Amino acid sequence: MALSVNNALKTIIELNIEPNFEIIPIEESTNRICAETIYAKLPLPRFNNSAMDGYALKFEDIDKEIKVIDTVFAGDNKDINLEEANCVKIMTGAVVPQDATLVVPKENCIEISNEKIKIEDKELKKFSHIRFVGEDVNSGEEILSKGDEINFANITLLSSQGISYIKVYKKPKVIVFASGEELKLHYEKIEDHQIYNSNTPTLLTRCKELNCDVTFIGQARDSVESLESLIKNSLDADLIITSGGVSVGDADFTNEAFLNLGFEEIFKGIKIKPGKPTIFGKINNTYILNLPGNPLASALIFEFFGKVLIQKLLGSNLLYPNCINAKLGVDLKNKKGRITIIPGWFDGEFFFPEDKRLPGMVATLSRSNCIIVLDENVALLKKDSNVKLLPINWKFFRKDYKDYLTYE
Ligand SMILES: Nc1nc2c(c(=O)[nH]1)N[C@H]1C(S)=C(S)[C@@H](COP(=O)(O)OP(=O)(O)OC[C@H]3O[C@@H](n4cnc5c(N)ncnc54)[C@H](O)[C@@H]3O)O[C@H]1N2
Ligand code: MOO
Repeated sequence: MALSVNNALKTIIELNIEPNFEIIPIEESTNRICAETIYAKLPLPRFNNSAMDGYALKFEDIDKEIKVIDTVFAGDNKDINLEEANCVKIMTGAVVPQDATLVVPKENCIEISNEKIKIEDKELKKFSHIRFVGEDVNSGEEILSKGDEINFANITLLSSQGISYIKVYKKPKVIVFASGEELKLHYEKIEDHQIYNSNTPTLLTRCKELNCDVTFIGQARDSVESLESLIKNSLDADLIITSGGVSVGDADFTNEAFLNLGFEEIFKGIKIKPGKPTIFGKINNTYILNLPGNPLASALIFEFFGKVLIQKLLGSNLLYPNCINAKLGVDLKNKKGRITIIPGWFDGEFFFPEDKRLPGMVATLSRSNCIIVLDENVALLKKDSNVKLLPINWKFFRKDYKDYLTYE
């Protein structure tokens, strides 16, 4: 029976998957999923240090003539005691002497002689320009959680802790194939009655972009035997994604071939438009997502459900689709009855639904940067209505200049 959209999502999110892990250098860990919770071994800053080039002194000496007794550079390891009206010349990043309670920037001091200074800026407060131990990160603080996706900023943090290697989940192994007598690959010669297989290259690319290990193992013919042979060859994968052959046509054998090889159905059909005939299940530890053949339907189902499944297989703790509030750029009509995925373009303020969005269309997503998911009761949304955007693949740049400053 076809599942509701929420139940299909919930079913995927609640799958019991614990991916294998490996240990890799931190520099190679970007976009990978952390497989352990990591705590700071060291406080940051590691020691009280100066935020400016200047002089470190006791706050109560600010009105006095102060004697410069030493110079401290970043990396120096000096044990300095400050007597009354003493200071040290100090560089940015250098250890602040234990009893100094203020750093005065060089430009706020008058050098009376080589050894004597006076402070010009009397507005300074106690502890100004001192960076205190642990104010950035406390020792013992959690810096990465199991399931976090590692990015460049996490690598900043890991390297600042002297961590060289990290335990990450192995990339899921994904195998993609399509079925259909009419299909040829883009490097093959086609006859007038044939078409190029655009779904497989799409899904291969998308899974790669989402950090899976992807393998293409060919293309099935519209026969149970041909499909079975490809399936048998794929059962070491974490996920098989197929497209086509899931409907009720006389040449739709995908489901039959999987069933012959022990397919356990998790759900068959989702109450959504497009992509209703989607089937999801597993054989042993290999999950199987049978997407419909219609190119836009297959791509949109992958964007909405497949991506969550990939997050799950990656070991990520981010599993729920997030969305951005925006306004609709034009009136949008919809046929009520089923939750509907509408692809379109978000220009930074307004969402413009794609006019040409029939399930069999190929070009639509090349003009889209996000989708909206309409409730089944929506028949008309007026221009300027609120919409919730689900980004497809965002690097948020544009072709022409737009003022990006925030004003009061
Ligand atoms: N009588 C019914 N017919 C159909 C129903 C239905 O409920 N009753 N559902 C329709 C819906 S909805 C969809 S979606 C499709 C799903 O069909 P299949 O998954 O069986 O896909 P195919 O029949 O193999 O192909 C559909 C369409 O897509 C083209 N295609 C297939 N694979 C690729 C590919 N790899 N690259 C590019 N294009 C591909 C194929 O040529 C067909 O045009 O069924 C409806 N019918
Ligand atoms: O819903 Mo089908 O998935 O129309 O293309």
